[in-house]
Amino acid sequence: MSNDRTPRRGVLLIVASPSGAGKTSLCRRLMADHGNLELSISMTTRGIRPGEVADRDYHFVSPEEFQELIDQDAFLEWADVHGSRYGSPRAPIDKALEEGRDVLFDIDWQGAAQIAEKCPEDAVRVFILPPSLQELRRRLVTRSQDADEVIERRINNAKGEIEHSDMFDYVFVNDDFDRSYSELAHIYHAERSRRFRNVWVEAYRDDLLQEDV
Ligand SMILES: Nc1ncnc2c1ncn2[C@@H]1O[C@H](COP(=O)(O)OP(=O)(O)OP(=O)(O)O)[C@@H](O)[C@H]1O
Ligand SMILES: Nc1nc2c(ncn2[C@@H]2O[C@H](COP(=O)(O)O)[C@@H](O)[C@H]2O)c(=O)[nH]1
Repeated sequence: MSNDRTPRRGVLLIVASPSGAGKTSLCRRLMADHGNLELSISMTTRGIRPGEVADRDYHFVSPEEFQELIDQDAFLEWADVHGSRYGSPRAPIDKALEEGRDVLFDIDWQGAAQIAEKCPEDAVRVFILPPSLQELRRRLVTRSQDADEVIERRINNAKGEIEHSDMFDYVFVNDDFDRSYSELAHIYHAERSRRFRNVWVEAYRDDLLQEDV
């Protein structure tokens, strides 16, 4: 019996939330625990934060460069978020899928909607809610990476983003981090196991049925 678990259709796992609810922290841990999962590194026009590393956390580009990439149709999705532009470059996503890997997106609800429209079978949308808006503010302040006016802008946008949580496949509250991580990992594992993604199963099943006992 072959051990080959290819071909398979990759999962496009999209994690969205209001700024500060904890999606980047959850995504980092999911990446650390799963070798077959590739993080889509977004392009953005926003400035780099202390502690961020260019081309690891984001590809930082000018508004002009971003517009050129839009014109070249280089994004699977892109959106204006909190006054800057963000987009998911198409080429690395296509490459990961061709190689049988899954792709993780840490993006906003607009990007989630665009990917779900373009790839309805492959997209899995997860929305993370904060325990409260007060706690959201506390997390943004404690993170200490944004100016006060940036934090206020993100808090003010939070309700508008939460309103879009009803278009997501899965929604949960990130209160206890370990429990939330377990929830996200379970969603990913279940989606990865869906029969239609595991194209190899058909041949495997035929081999099993032909096996002499
Ligand atoms: N369950 C949790 N309990 C307490 N603090 C948390 C929890 N999850 C994340 N945090 C903290 O909250 C802050 C914001 O988390 P994170 O940067 O992951 O949010 P985010 O949703 O990715 O925000 P953004 O959209 O701005 O990138 C971080 O300092 C993180 O350590
Ligand atoms: N539609 C997209 N949204 C994105 C992308 N990359 C990040 N984001 C979202 O923007 C906000 C702000 O992020 P921050 O790093 O400046 O705090 C957050 O909701 C991200 O998820 C993208 O490629 N497309």
